[in-house]
Amino acid sequence: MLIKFTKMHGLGNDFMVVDMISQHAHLRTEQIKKLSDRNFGIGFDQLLLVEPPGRPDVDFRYRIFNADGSEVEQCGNGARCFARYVIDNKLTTKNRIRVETCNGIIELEVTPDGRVLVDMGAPILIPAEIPFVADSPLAEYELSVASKATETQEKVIISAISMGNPHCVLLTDDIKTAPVETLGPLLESHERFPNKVNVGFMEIIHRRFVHLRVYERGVGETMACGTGACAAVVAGQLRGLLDSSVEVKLPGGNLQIEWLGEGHPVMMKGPATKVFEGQVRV
Ligand SMILES: N[C@@H](CCC[C@H](N)C(=O)O)C(=O)O
Repeated sequence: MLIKFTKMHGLGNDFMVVDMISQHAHLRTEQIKKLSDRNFGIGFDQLLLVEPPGRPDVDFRYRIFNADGSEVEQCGNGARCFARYVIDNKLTTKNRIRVETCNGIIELEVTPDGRVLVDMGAPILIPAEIPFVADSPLAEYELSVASKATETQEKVIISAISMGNPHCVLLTDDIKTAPVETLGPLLESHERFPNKVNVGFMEIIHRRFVHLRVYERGVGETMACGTGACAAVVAGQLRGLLDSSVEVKLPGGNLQIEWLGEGHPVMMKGPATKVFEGQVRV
């Protein structure tokens, strides 16, 4: 069958967005992998499905699949594109929408400057809920990472946070030379993260400005990761290194993140861009 889609991106983190309200299709893992292929398919980091709400207090249901076909709980850049998509395609007349993901509700608002403000909910710091294997919540944990290739053991200091999806954040002195391609995959599949994890490398420039690169679970390094930016700011604040409002510079551009501390939601503001529309046979 032929399905209509829109290609979008949030700071270069790119998406295939499909309206599953007016169309019906079941995409299998292998089909999603094929569509995500940058040579043989459309090419994207995540597939976003716009579905009718499953409960009365929300406007839509939002489903997210990584390029490897795995379904995931949350996607920050995708959430901003989701808001732009449903408003631009007149699927809602509201400027402020509530969206149900597979493990929570987020609130999205298009601001007068065209950017999208997302209430990402409160970060989860309890290890079992991240999920991460540890006895109690701490700002930092030491992990032992084994490299099979070099037969060495390395100790790294990380923060572990869930923004609906699991994140691990490391500090680096130089973002350009951070070991994203080597340490990223080792940590992504580390045994203490039973559901795998997204791995962020953060260089703190000052208390209100950081650089960040993220090795995403199920994708690899992306141009930007919204939930990764939220997790990095939470990690920096828990370690006493950042203020409540921080600009995060990712390879694809900048996000504004605000967190007022434990129990408060993380607010993320940034752009959402449409690239083109198309149809594909699945
Ligand atoms: N790009 C995203 C995160 C997408 C999901 C992630 N790869 C995971 O597996 O949890 C973002 O902008 O947050």
